[in-house]
Amino acid sequence: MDASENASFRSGLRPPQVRALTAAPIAATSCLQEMTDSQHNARAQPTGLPQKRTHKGSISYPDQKRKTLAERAGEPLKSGIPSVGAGLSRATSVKGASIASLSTNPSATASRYAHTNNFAKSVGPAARPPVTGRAPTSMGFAQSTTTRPRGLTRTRPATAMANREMEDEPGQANQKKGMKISDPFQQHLQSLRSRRAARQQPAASQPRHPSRDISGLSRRFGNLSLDDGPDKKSGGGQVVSSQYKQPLSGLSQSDVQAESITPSKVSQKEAARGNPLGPATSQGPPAPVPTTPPQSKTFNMALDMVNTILRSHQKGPFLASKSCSPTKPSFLVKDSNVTNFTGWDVDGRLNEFESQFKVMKEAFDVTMTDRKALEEAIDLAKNRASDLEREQQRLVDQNTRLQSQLDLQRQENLSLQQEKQSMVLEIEAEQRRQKYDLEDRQREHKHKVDEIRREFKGEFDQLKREHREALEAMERHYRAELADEQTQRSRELQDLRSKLGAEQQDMSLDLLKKEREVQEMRSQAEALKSDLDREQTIRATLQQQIAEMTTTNMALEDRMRGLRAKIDFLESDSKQQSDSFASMEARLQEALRVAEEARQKLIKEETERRVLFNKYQELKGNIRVMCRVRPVLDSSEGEEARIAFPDFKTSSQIDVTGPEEKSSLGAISRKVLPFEFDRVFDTSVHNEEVFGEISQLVQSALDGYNVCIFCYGQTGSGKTYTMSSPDGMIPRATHMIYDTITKLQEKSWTYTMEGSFVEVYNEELHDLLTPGRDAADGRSSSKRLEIRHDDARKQTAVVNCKTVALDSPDKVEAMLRQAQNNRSVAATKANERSSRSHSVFILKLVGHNSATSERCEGTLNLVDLAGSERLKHSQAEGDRMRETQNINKSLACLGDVIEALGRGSAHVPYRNSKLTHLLQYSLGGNSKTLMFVMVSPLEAHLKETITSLRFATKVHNTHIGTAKSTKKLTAGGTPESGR
Ligand SMILES: Nc1ncnc2c1ncn2[C@@H]1O[C@H](COP(=O)(O)OP(=O)(O)OP(=O)(O)O)[C@@H](O)[C@H]1O
Repeated sequence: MDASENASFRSGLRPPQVRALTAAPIAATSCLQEMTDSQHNARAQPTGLPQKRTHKGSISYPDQKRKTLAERAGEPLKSGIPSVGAGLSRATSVKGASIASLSTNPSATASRYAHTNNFAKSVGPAARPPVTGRAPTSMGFAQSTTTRPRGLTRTRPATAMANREMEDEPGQANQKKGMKISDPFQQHLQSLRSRRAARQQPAASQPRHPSRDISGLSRRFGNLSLDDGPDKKSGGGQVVSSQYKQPLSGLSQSDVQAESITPSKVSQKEAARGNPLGPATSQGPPAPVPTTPPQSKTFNMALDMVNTILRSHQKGPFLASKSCSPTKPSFLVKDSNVTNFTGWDVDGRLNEFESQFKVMKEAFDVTMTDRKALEEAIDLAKNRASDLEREQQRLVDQNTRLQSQLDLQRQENLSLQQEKQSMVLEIEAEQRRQKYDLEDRQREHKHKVDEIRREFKGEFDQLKREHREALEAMERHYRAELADEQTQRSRELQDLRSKLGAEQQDMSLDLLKKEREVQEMRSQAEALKSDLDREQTIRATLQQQIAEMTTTNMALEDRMRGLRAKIDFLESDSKQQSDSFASMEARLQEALRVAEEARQKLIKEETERRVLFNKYQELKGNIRVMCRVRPVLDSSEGEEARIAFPDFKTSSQIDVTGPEEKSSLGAISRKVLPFEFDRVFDTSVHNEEVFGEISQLVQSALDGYNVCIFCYGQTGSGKTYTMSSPDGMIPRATHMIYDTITKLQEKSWTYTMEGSFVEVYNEELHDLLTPGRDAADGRSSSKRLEIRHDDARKQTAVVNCKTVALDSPDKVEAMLRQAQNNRSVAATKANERSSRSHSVFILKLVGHNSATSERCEGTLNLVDLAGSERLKHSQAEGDRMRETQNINKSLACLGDVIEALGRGSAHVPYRNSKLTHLLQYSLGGNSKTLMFVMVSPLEAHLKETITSLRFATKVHNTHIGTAKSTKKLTAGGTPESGR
């Protein structure tokens, strides 16, 4: 500590420069890390500048050992001035390498050193060249282009020694800790003045923080190069803008210098760097202003006083001229011989200094308060620094640990690579070995394959030769066998031919025999017919005799009455009357005996009639086919087909002219197709005549036979008309049955008659007599009908089907009406009202003869089959197509059943359709069957007509076995079967 510093402490004054460091903690806090880095860098790379320099007796720099911020923060604050110096140094080094770089700029530094050193050496302090703006006296301001223009530096009093030192050490003046300042009081005054001047400047519209000034200037200095051109000439290296030229009164030259740096350049560069602390025109938000202790009124007053004193000093002989004249100023030194020198008013000056001291003491108190705050901030920073150092230590440890791990991994990796290398070598060696091995094996294998191939080739040739020889041997053998076989076959063929010839002869003989038998049977039939005629004649004779006898009997009875009257008359005349009475009694008995004999004969003849009638039916055939052609109803129906009935005598033939056929030569012709049936009814025949032909079958039903009469033919051919019209077969049959039953009562026969009406629709049975049919499809909603067969009685029953007792003709008609209403009739394209189901009228007849105790049970089935149109022709779709398919299927099944019966097959496929299943006991066996094939007269239906006629022909050519009656004796009589 030099003498001036000691003096200031002796007087109790603390240098006011501490106040300029108000923002130092903030700068230090915000830049701790950078400072640490800077310290490391400083340690690692010491600058080329001398760290320790001793100047001419005034300032001695201790050895600089850089300390951490924590160390520095922990140091006791010995005095304000070194702290300020240290703070500035740190701030300068932290805030910018710019200052450091500026100070270490080789060219600038060298030039400046050269300039100052040379100047100091050659001229000395008294002979320094005039510097523009530099205080000409020892109270003037030190000026350095490398030191900061504002803050402490500009407040340092520019004594002659100080100025010399500053010029000698331009870059290190603010960086060295423990720098000695000769007049802290003057320095502080200067600081206050500069602040005030800064506040009064209109451009400084916003308060500027010292740290901000420092940082801003650091950046500015880092980016600016001093223009040593024209200004150097005029101002000795000072950059002075005309815009910023101001009188030097109240302003230090450093202020002027700082502000004289071209603002446009600064603002441009700072804008380019995005510096938020740029010029006042910056758009960014204002930087936070650190807390600055407010200046008291007394402080301001003291400042004003100091200014006044200074102004008065400027007027004095020690003040340099206001103008920047290069004229050398006058200095009062020991050997000077200055004239017109006026001595100082010491008392007045002392008083002034006392008052100034008081003011400064107050300012010092304020500054102490600030210091405390700063110390607290330093403590905080210290803690933070220690934390950071701990963190750094931890990171270093971690880094060391990771480094060791990395080394381990590297070693491991190295060992693995070595291992891999060795393995690769091994693998390569192994691969080579395998390759040689493989090549050996391939060679070996190739040899083997060649060998095997040679062996197999030899074997193959051998086998081929053997096989060829075997084939030749076999061929020879089979040829010989074939020749033998051919010889044998030709012999067998010869034998067969001879056998066949013999069989043909036998068969022709048999045929002749059969023909003879047929002839005999025909003659028998003729005989029987004659017998029948005879019997019928006898019967007529007998009936006539009976009638005569009845007449005789009546005459006898009349005579008896007369005789009895005579007896009564003659009783009186006793003897004569008695004789007359006896003879009359005898004659009466004789008449009664003759009458009984006649009745017995009549019954016997009825039985014989039935036998003969059945035989006659059998001779006619148990299945008979009749054809009926309906008339053309209207000319609108279309063209009439060419149908002829050539045999007028027998009415058993029909000739249909077929459709046009084109020969291979292109000639169109039409064939005439002849068909022969048991009876053919032409268009003129009525239902009455038709029924005359079938009445014998109805009689057979009464005689106890199962009879089936069905109508077959295409839609609209007249089936329903024939079967169910009001004068059709069903009403006529029932009427005939009633008539016959009534007549048979004379012959002791009583009959019960039951009727039911069912239909087969889509292969399902429906009851046509049950009301309550579904509106939707017209089908019965009643219970399902089931077919049950009684094999013993050869009868069929339909379970759940309604059966009506037909005890009067009215009931029959009502039943037919109901059935007709319920009959499923649907529209098709082939016929407007077409029956789409098979309807079956079932009439059960049970007779009992009280005289002979005979019982018979017969069934009459009258079937109206559905139309047999072809699918293609009907153009049916959907449900209609299904109906047609089912109809055609059931008709085909009917044909199959008839064919099987004709062949005498053991199995008859009754169950293939519902219809044949229902009619099982009415088709073949114990039954008589009549089929009406109905024919439409229209040309449009010709194909269907021919199809129907062919089917009917097939049925007609079928011979079904003998029918058997179910007549039995019920009361102890012997059953009569096979009659
Ligand atoms: N012999 C006939 N004499 C006069 N008219 C007849 C004769 N046969 C049929 N018809 C008439 O021809 C028309 C068709 O006859 P019908 O309804 O009986 O034919 P279908 O074969 O029963 O038809 P589907 O199979 O559609 O029931 C009816 O108008 C009927 O009156």
